[in-house]
Amino acid sequence: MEKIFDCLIDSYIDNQVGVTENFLSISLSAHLKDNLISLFQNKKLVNAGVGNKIIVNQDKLIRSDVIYWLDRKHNNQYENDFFDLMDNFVLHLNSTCYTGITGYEFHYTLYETGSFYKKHIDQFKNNGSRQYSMIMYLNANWKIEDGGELRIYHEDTEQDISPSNGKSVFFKSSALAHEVLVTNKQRMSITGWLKI
Ligand SMILES: O=C(O)CCC(=O)C(=O)O
Ligand SMILES: [Fe+2]
Repeated sequence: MEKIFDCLIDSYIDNQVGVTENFLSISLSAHLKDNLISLFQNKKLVNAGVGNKIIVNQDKLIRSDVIYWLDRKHNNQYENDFFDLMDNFVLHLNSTCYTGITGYEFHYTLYETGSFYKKHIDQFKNNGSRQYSMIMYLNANWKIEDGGELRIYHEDTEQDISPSNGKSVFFKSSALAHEVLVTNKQRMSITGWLKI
């Protein structure tokens, strides 16, 4: 596990965006995806807003995904396995990089066909607690023609990342603008932030 954590952190240090395959095991990813699909079928996912609770602007022209917050209180085995993994990652990150992360928040995200999230920065203007953004993808057999890439805007280049199964992406929430390109297929993930 530490090897995968180091791979993510090293690629973050080299390129401002950490990317690693197999952050989630095939079985954990499959269980989380099944859980997400059943929550979606039971109409538990809600429109994602833009901004935080003080400035909520549910603007479907900016983003059209639906979300559901993970919580240990759900007593769901796989959500808890995911939180155990994140606890280990945060311990490793804090001890190797002195990041001082004290908390996190994660939600399931589902983009239906035709959905997107326009260019934005994750850290709120009125609250700087989000330090690092992290996304884990739950899409087996994702193909180029399925679209839905995460596009990251570097100073002079754009980086497109396909949302393929088990992959994790990690970057500083205040630093990099990014967007989710229109997806041609249902696109599932867990998105979250490490906080101070
Ligand atoms: O799903 C992704 O690739 C990125 C999602 C995102 O940018 C966000 O939820 O803030
Ligand atoms: Fe984002």
